[in-house]
Amino acid sequence: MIYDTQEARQIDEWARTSGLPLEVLMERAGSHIATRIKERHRKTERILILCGTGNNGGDGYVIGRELIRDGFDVTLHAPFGENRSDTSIVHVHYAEAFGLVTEQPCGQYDVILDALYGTGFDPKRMNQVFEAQCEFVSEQKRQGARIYAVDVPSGVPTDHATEFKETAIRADVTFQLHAMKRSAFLIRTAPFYGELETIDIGLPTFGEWRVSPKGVTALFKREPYGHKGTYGTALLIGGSETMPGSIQLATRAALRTGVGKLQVATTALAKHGIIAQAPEAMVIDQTLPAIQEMIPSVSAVGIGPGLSQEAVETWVDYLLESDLPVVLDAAALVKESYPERTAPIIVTPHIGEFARMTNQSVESIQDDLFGQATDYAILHQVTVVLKSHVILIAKPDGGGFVVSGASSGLAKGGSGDTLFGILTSLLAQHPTGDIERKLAQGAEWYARASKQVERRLHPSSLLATDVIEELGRLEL
Ligand SMILES: NC(=O)C1=CN([C@@H]2O[C@H](COP(=O)(O)OP(=O)(O)OC[C@H]3O[C@@H](n4cnc5c(N)ncnc54)[C@H](O)[C@@H]3O)[C@@H](O)[C@H]2O)[C@@H](O)CC1
Ligand SMILES: [K+]
Repeated sequence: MIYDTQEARQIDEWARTSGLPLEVLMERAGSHIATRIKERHRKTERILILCGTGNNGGDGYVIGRELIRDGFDVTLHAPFGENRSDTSIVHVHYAEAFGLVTEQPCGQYDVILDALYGTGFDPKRMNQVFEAQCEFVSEQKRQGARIYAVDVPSGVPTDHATEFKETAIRADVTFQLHAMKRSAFLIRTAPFYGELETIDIGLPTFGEWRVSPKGVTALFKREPYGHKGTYGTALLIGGSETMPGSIQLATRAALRTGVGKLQVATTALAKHGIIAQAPEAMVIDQTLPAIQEMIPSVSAVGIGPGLSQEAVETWVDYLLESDLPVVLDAAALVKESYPERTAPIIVTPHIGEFARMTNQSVESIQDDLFGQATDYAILHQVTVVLKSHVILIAKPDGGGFVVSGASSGLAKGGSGDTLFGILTSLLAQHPTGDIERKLAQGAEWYARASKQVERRLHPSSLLATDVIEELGRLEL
């Protein structure tokens, strides 16, 4: 699960109205985190807990109480004063009964727990006391302190990085409560989280965004009595005389993803490459009549990689008149609006293309990946596969999946063509149902295959072709 601030508030409210007081959730959060600290630190180490005035600070008091009760050397500092949220006040009093009092920090610490701000942080408000705390923690870190953040590294906004000024605690580990936060996936904020560990505080599944489904195994299922018609027919349209490579990559990726039959509409030069490198595929002319003739016998169509066709928008319009799932990539990302239809439309832009499609800067997209992908998907009623350092699959009715953990070696030409081939192939096999889940599984397959290649090839040398060949070798 991945939360935004509003969802974090909603789940708190749901728990409260369903009968579980917030104080209990705070108790669970704090005591689970205290256990993780006890497991990895000795009683002789000096621990500093920095507590804010909200509920994040309240978690800090529970952690402090649990540690001091077990004989750990704890200093608790409350740099913003003693104003407390109603929920945390209970725990502040209870912790005081164990002898936990607020003190000024003194000297070097081995461990610092950051419980200054959580999901309630407002990046618009200037705060010099907090800036001083960030400097203090970063100096302690330089001198060897290990930094743990509670829920969110303080100063990091939860939902988007649009107002983020990079004044924040840089944690080694963040104990995220119940669910991940959107900012844990954004380029400017993710580094502040360090390693991520999730703390189960007993809440139900909630929220619109999910980390990608791990069920890649489901994609490997083959029917014992199946034939090539069982696994759909995909039509890929792409390639040009000057860019024949991308459609070849897409073709090989589609074949390695299990499609029953593959038709490729491409130009003369690319045809030669495909016949040589992927003889399993069938090639047709890259003309509208040839494509029109093929449409009735395919189950999904993808268009765009390496395409250099003046008539591309007419072709896209024609494809969108069909009742097939249509994947629009690269040169085919030309539409400003899309027709109403029942079959899904999937757009697969990288960040630069998405910036162009939305008339925004790359930075503003990177700072608000989830919001931007969601807005486009809902406004245009399409599925957005947004390719960045993570891959977002945004549904037309809101929410979606995030795929992370791919090799840094994928930041090269050819990666997008590969993913396009994988996704179109999967859609041809599963043209209806929960297509976003299938797309997420496909992207997860691709990401995991790339990571597996890293075992024998440095990311700098990793090529899209290596990932394609690895698809069938994925260790499940
Ligand atoms: N369901 C959950 O996930 C649970 C969340 N809990 C904790 O509750 C936290 C959220 O608590 P809150 O909503 O009280 O929010 P926070 O504790 O994040 O902070 C809110 C306080 O900080 C102040 N503040 C925010 N931005 C500021 C700025 N820039 N300058 C100065 N002051 C600023 C606010 O006025 C308020 O007093 C979570 O992050 C988590 O640690 C847990 O206690 C229990 C369960
Ligand atoms: K925090």
